[in-house]
Amino acid sequence: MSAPIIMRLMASSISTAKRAGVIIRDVLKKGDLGIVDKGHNDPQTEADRSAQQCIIASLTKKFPTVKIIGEEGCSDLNVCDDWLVTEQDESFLQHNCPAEWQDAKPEDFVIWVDPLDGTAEYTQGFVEHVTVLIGIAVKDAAVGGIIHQPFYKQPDGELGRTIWGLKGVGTGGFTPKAAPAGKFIITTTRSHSNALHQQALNAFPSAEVIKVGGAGFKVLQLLEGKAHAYVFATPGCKKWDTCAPEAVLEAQGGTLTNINGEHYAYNADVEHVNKKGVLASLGQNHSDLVEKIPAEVRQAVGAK
Ligand SMILES: Nc1ncnc2c1ncn2[C@@H]1O[C@H](COP(=O)(O)O)[C@@H](O)[C@H]1OP(=O)(O)O
Ligand SMILES: [Mg+2]
Ligand SMILES: [Mg+2]
Ligand SMILES: [Mg+2]
Repeated sequence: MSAPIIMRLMASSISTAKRAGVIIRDVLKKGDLGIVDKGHNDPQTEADRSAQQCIIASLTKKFPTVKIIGEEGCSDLNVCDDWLVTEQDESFLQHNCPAEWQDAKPEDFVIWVDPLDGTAEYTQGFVEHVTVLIGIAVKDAAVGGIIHQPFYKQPDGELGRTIWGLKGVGTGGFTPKAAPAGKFIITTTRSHSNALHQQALNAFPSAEVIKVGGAGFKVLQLLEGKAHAYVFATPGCKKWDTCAPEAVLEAQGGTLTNINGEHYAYNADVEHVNKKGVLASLGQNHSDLVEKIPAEVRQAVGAK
């Protein structure tokens, strides 16, 4: 008997994210990024388009009745065999399926795909900030996620690593580390700041602030003890930016919410923009962090 669908979705997404990572590296190697501006500070490249095609075509072929939403809109499902991933990560399938999702049906799922998170940084040469994000939601909740880092250098020189998390199972693909005691480090945007966002950061006057690209990479910084909290007090990132990072972070015991401490919903009908920003933490009292940001600042985020 085949494994429950959530386990097969996770195992297939792990293999597919790795293939998308190869596409992203290949586009950069060829050198012509094919940049299109989708809006202010919102570039799209050949790598975003091709990686999304690979992911959506591969997952649709295997799971034709599961709803899949990708950042780059509708994708041509007719892809070359080379982009059609038929494998699934067999080692992931060794885990037991959490009882809660054992009987979940294809129509209960939404897959949120960000084929390349950190596009601005990709075009500017900060390639270590780039991740491929595949998030698995069951009804409203972000439950499973893959964060693949195509340009991560393994100790043996191999490029790329794949981090996964599934609530009720845990995480894999990295070594969790607690952030240093005795100081407070915030990771935040380097390309989408504004005055209101700065006001939220000002609520933590003694914090060290690291500015990096991508929602996936910032959550990796929490997981690897490089920061205590991720603060983004402005609309701009979308459900495909936060679904996978939220699931991985929460499978590791952290929390990812809007700036008011409320979880976003990830069903197929939600508004794509995360209007009330992002606040994520690991090893902290999350509601204390919410309370530190003045209520008037929190109210103003996404108000207009
Ligand atoms: N104003 C915005 N317009 C478009 N995308 C945004 C915006 N703000 C954030 N994002 C998305 O959220 C990610 C995290 O934001 P930041 O790096 O600024 O913290 C970005 O890499 C980008 O995803 P993507 O690169 O996939 O388009
Ligand atoms: Mg984008
Ligand atoms: Mg993104
Ligand atoms: Mg993207």
